[in-house]
Amino acid sequence: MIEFQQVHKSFRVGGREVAALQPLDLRIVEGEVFGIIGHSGAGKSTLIRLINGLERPSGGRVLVDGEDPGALDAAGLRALRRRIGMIFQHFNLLSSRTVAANVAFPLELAGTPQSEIASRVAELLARVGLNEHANKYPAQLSGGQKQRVGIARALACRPRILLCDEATSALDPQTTASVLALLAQINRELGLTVVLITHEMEVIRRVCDRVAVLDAGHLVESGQVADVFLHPRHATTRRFVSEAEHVNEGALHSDFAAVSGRLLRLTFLGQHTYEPLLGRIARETGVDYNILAGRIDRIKDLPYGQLTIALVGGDSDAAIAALGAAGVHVEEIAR
Ligand SMILES: Nc1ncnc2c1ncn2[C@@H]1O[C@H](COP(=O)(O)OP(=O)(O)OP(=O)(O)O)[C@@H](O)[C@H]1O
Repeated sequence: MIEFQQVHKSFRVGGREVAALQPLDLRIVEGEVFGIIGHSGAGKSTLIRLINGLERPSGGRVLVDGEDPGALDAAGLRALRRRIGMIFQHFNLLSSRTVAANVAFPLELAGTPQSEIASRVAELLARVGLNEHANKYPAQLSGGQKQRVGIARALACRPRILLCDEATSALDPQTTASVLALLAQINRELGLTVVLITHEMEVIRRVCDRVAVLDAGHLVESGQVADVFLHPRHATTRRFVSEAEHVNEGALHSDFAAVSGRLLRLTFLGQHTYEPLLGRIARETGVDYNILAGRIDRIKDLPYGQLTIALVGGDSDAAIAALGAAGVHVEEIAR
């Protein structure tokens, strides 16, 4: 468990204090994938650097499995960091070492006997799908392969926590998807806690269980990804969701101005996503419906659908009540 208790952080720049993080409380539970999303300068890197003791809070307390990284001596901090793996946007591999030697590096630093290192490295490379590349150098690898080496290296000392600092920001969408799938698999199979920071809601949607939204050092929203993604409350969160869905809310609303009927946004979750509800309810209540926008996708493993429809004629109140009774979240859109 990782806990932030009223943690804040300021830096002294040119004789004045710059606040990177305002006082915040946060609890990351063992075994979950927790995402932190924010624009550049929001405080994301500062927040994860507080977890492995690379930064100390200006106030409040960080607890990692009950230990305060800021209060540990050098030996305590080294032991804590062995339990925390980290991967980076630009991979941070050693260019003069082969793939296998990069993965072996933290094991050598930790004093692992030479006889154990080769088999552990082979096991790690198999896990990330890179056995055949063991003797290559980083320059001979694609971005996705380099990040897989970074992941293998981060897992070498069997950490319980994996920190991911914009781990897919330098990768194309397809490679991003495969690296995120690997992180999800590692989380499932090894049960370790994954904390990732990103500026892309798409990354959060694909792998995270819970999310916190940072805006200029303030924690403005947090919760289950399905709740935050489907019902964002803060303006910054809404912008991140619109970007992920490639939707221009303003343009959509002006398009809808000419549409007659009651405008509704319906959110289907889980099994409801694939049920033929709309047709049945239209028949039962005599309404007609006009589909204006829609998307069916997944939030991690949970299917969801979101439709914007106009209801015309019939008993629209009864139709809305029936949708609600069937477990659909109904929001009437103001125009
Ligand atoms: N070592 C430092 N010295 C001075 N100011 C710092 C330091 N580290 C961070 N800051 C400032 O703190 C704020 C938050 O920075 P941080 O790097 O945590 O944001 P971020 O969300 O990770 O941004 P990015 O996505 O661009 O990396 C910024 O205003 C930044 O300039």
